[in-house]
Amino acid sequence: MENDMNRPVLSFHNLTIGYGKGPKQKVVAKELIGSLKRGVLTSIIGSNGTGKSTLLRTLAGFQTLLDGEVFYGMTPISEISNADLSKKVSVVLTDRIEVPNATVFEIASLGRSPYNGRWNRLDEHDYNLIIEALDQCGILHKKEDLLSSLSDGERQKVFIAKALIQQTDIIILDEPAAFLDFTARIEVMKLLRDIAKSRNISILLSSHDLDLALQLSDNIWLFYPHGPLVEGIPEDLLFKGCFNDILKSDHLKYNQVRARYEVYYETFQKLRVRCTREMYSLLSSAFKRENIEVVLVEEITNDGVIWEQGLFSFVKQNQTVFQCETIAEIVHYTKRNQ
Ligand SMILES: Nc1ncnc2c1ncn2[C@@H]1O[C@H](COP(=O)(O)OP(=O)(O)OP(=O)(O)O)[C@@H](O)[C@H]1O
Repeated sequence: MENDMNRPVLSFHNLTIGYGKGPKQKVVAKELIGSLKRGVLTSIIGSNGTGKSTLLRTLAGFQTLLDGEVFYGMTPISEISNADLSKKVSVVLTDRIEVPNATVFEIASLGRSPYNGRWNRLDEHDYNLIIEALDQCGILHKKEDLLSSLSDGERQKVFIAKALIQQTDIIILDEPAAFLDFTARIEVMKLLRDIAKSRNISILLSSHDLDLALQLSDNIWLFYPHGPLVEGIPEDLLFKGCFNDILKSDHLKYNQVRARYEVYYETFQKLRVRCTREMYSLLSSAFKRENIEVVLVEEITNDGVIWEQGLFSFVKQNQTVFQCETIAEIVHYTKRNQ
């Protein structure tokens, strides 16, 4: 039984994705290999135009694969009817779908149509599933509201609830956080992670938010242009430097201490500072913008900055020559006097 649970719910081998047929065929990427397991949130990371959406659409059966095979469990996708596929995978796309006069409940209830057919007549079981999913997505209190009256973050939660109601083992989302503000992005990503765990299903999404994807994903598919797809947990990929090939920019650098990519500033000066670790991080980031590297020391001999009891002291030849309370002031003073 445990083996069954560990078996991939979806896998693909030597997959070629793209568009068209014959001489006009456009291959977007080939030799793609990957798999999805239950209870796992996987994020696809890759540059614009690499083929993330094309891959997601191919895996969901929205477009034909050019070569290779996609398996749902042990069954090739080509042998699964559309009706059966919609009971195995639900899809949330980026497109802003406008449905005038439809309430949140009505939109979410569409998730039952693979089971109920064209008229989607709901029974008590369906009703309970819808309420439960809206509740898990934190949107139940808006169930009678029009979809058109919701914020982008709330809308996204409705479409995630609809996907849940479809009761599939896999949910695929194309850039679910694309139009959302910082808080809503975190909420939606955290919700997706909780859903993967609590429902023991597999969630696959594409994202351009590297920071968030690295913090919240169990697994990353790093999509290199034209392939391959490199798979691993975020920290293994970071340690191996796998992102460096994709994030090619002179303005970006991996910070090994913080385990994240940051804007790179060339530094021309060093400033020795005695302060807490928390203040060191803030000063580092403020001074970096002025091309000054902050070095944390135990004692200031000769020159440097001391922060204690809420006060910055600028020390020159062991004499305090300036004091202030804010980071802005100490940065400003240092720029003029170092
Ligand atoms: N319908 C289509 N017909 C032909 N080529 C297409 C079609 N849709 C997309 N493409 C091309 O396929 C390639 C991959 O596009 P895709 O949208 O999958 O990339 P993506 O990684 O999702 O990009 P982004 O990060 O910008 O969303 C691009 O070169 C794109 O121009």
